[in-house]
Amino acid sequence: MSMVDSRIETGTSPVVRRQPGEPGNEAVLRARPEALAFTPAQTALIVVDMQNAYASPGGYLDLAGFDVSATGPVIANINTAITAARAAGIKVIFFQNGWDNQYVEAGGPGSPNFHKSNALKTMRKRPELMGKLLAKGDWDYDLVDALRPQPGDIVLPKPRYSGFFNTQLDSLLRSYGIHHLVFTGIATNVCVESTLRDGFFLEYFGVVLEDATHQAGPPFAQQAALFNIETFFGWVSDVASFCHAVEGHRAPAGHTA
Ligand SMILES: NC(=O)N/C=C\C(=O)O
Repeated sequence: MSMVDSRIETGTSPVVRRQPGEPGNEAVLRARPEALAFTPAQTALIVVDMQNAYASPGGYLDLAGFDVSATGPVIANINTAITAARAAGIKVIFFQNGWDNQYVEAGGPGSPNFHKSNALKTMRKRPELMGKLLAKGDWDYDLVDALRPQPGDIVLPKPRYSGFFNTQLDSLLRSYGIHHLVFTGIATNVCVESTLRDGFFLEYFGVVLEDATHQAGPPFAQQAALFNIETFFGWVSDVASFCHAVEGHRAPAGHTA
């Protein structure tokens, strides 16, 4: 069945399905521009880079001049989504962005990352920060205290903005039969959007929970990223709708998502 055939109309609200849903197994998420049907066991909740670097005062983004003052509610909303996902048997995958503390993994001048990374630029301006920003083993690299991986969750390091690049993400998702990705994290317009876009090219269905994300930059960066996702690459929803959609779906007994 083609995607066009599987986009069925339910009253005025279309629902996008990858394939015909199995009764009782399917969750339907209210989203823009259409509702999206998914099977919890074939879905992952992706938590992008919820590290002190991106979400805490004194972390990399803050030191580089980006506003992180509104990240508290985002952390709380991500926790709510994680709790609902685990209960429904949805695999939770945390990313941590960064490199070794010598920055070998960041690439040298032959890499655009060397020239564009605001963390590397900030450290070149302030050499006393060398070895601290986004460096494995340092506080800046750590996940924020409020978001703790549990047994059964996956934690993946990533060296570039996209979570699909030089990581195990694609092979892990395929090994678990996962093809729907629910995105949370920071920053909407950089690593969230990059990962969702690469997922689109690899045939993953990506939906972002807008109130569980935050941009790096002015508010228009959030709006532009959400516009791009909603219009070209995926779907946009929110945490309450996600919790509502998976409510009543329970992980099989003894199953660690
Ligand atoms: N996690 C991200 O979206 N990162 C954005 C910028 C950076 O890592 O420099």
